[in-house]
Amino acid sequence: MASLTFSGVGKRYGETSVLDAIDLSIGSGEFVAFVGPSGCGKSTLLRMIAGLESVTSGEIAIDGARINEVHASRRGISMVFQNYALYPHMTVRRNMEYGLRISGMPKADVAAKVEAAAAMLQLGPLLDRRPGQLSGGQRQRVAIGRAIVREPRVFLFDEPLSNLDAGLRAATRVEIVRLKEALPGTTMIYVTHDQVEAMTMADRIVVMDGGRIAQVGSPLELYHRPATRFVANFIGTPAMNLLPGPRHPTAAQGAAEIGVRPEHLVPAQPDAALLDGVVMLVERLGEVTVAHLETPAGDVVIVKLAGSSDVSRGDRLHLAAEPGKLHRFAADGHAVR
Ligand SMILES: Nc1ncnc2c1ncn2[C@@H]1O[C@H](COP(=O)(O)OP(=O)(O)OP(=O)(O)O)[C@@H](O)[C@H]1O
Repeated sequence: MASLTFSGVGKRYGETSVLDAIDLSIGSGEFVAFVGPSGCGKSTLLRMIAGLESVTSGEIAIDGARINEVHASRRGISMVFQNYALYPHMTVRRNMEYGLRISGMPKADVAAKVEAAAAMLQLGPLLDRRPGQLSGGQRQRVAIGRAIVREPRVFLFDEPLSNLDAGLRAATRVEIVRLKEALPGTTMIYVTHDQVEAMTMADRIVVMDGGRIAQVGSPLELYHRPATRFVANFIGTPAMNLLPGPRHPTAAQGAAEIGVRPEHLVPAQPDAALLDGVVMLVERLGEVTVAHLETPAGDVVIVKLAGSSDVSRGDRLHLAAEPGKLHRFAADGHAVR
């Protein structure tokens, strides 16, 4: 069990500031995802927790105790990397044992911990293989197993699924959620640029933008009440439609932009519609049909319709936002409530 606190944490490389004034508290046993576009600083923040990067300013604390100067090996943290970082010449068992053996743990204890982790991750039949004889998903499970056996206070994941294909990604996601349930006291921090991963796994999501925290909240808080246009656009797929306020003055009520998610647009009578547009493209995905419209003013709007919808290219649709589902943003990008 370990809580983490960031107080005014900053990171500079020479003249370049990559993280600025990060304030955040993560509770014991929480699963938190850091998400944001490439270069927003999420990996740097994770590496600072691990002790792989120094802290330029501010303080990081575990259970209230400052760790800025504590060596990486003494922080009680395990990290799982995108590229697995397994030793290619060692068997799976050896890879999992390695950290414990060099710490001087008795052989029988090491073997018991490896067996338990292997059982949790269904790695038993693979223990005598080498990493080169495993699929990408299996290698990542070994990397996770190696992290588990150390019984870390805090578990860090740096884009662990990004080298896997879509099917394996989904399966490994489920395993990580299972792992979280099997290790209820362990605090987990998961870095990803994929908001779907963050939404499906995390208790809370930290959305980062340009070295700062844009918003912290549960997946559904971020989805329903994005604090900024950036968060609104980042969370949800396809992304929220954002339209110039002055083109929709009744809905905008003076806001610079309005936003409505594709799933919250519904067919309406012309006089009750928020917008209308001509269908340019139809994607039939089975359970849902996604239509791309162009409005008379040239804005592109995406709408999710029923899978059985018979909409086709060239149709003109009149659409309204479901009650309470319209978002408004000021010129500085902040949500207007
Ligand atoms: N050693 C370094 N020296 C200088 N700049 C660096 C160094 N490491 C990272 N940066 C810069 O810091 C910024 C944040 O990098 P970071 O890797 O944390 O981003 P990220 O959000 O994890 O992105 P990605 O998803 O692409 O990994 C980037 O602009 C990057 O170029």
